[in-house]
Amino acid sequence: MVSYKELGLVNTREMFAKAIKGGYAVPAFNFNNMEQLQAIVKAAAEEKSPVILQVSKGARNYANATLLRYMAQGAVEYAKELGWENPQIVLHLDHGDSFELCKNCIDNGFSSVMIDGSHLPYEENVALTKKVVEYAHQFDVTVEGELGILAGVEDEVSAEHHTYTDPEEVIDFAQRTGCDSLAISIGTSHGAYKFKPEQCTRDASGKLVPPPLAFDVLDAVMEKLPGFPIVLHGSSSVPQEYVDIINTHGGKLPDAIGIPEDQLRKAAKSAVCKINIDSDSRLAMTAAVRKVFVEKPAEFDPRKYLGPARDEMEKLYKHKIEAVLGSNGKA
Ligand SMILES: O=C(CO)COP(=O)(O)O
Ligand SMILES: O=C[C@H](O)COP(=O)(O)O
Ligand SMILES: [Zn+2]
Ligand SMILES: [Zn+2]
Repeated sequence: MVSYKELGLVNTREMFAKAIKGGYAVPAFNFNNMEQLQAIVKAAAEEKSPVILQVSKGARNYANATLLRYMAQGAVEYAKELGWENPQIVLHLDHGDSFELCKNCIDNGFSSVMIDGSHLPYEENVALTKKVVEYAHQFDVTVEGELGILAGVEDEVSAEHHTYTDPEEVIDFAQRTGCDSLAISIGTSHGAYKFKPEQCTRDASGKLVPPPLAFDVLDAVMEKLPGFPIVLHGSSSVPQEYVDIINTHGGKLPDAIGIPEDQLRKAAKSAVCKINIDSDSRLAMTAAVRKVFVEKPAEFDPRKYLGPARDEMEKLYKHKIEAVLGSNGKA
């Protein structure tokens, strides 16, 4: 058993309470490798932003769980070296799908876990989430639950099909499970293809404009659970600059489209206090690497393409912190 407290990490409790009061959201950035982690920590340290390092089951399989834990511990030390005296860093399991996986993370230094029972029948979601909460809270680890189904990855039917969170369920779910935060479905989705072009309109310049998020659902949830921390998954904006660089340097991402940043900024000012971003970092990294490969075909030192990729991600994370989340200067 390794407690996150020994690793210098924090849980989300105080972080979210401050974010709701302050009208900003904490960034939850996924990482799978050293360059992503370095870029996240550098951006957070220089912006003095609280940050959630998010690890998926896929990331654990890719990078090795033990190595990831030491990397997160290293991240705290690195943040201090960068002059961040009291780093506010959470190590969080993204989309935990079983009690055993959540327990394994809690036993190995995670300060926060998500148990995603959103695809289960309601009563099973309640029972599974409650079981994880009961275990986690013994160790002061915070738990994110989920109600409602995001289109795409979480939805086996079709990419357009969302099941928005039912505001009538949230009080019962929060009370019976004891979860510390709740991920809801209001129109975001995972990946780089969040809408089909036919679901969008076009602005004067011909740019695709996706339909707005269901702020009425968010408002109804906030009315039922005043001051309760709400989480948004699937919140990449799919910057068109990156898509263009990728597509003009040998890539193929037709009609990639994300959530407009002004929609997320609006959400961040409400009870939404954690915003999950993964795809945008993947796009930044891919754009930078493709550019080096096309412009410098003789280059074969990975540092010469992963270095620019890391710089691009750092720029992206800082932009998110300042212009979307508003979490700069809050840690
Ligand atoms: O929700 C996410 C991770 O849990 C990431 O969402 P994106 O695919 O929009 O970056
Ligand atoms: O929600 C999904 C995250 O973007 C993680 O994705 P992954 O399962 O491919 O690591
Ligand atoms: Zn989910
Ligand atoms: Zn997610």
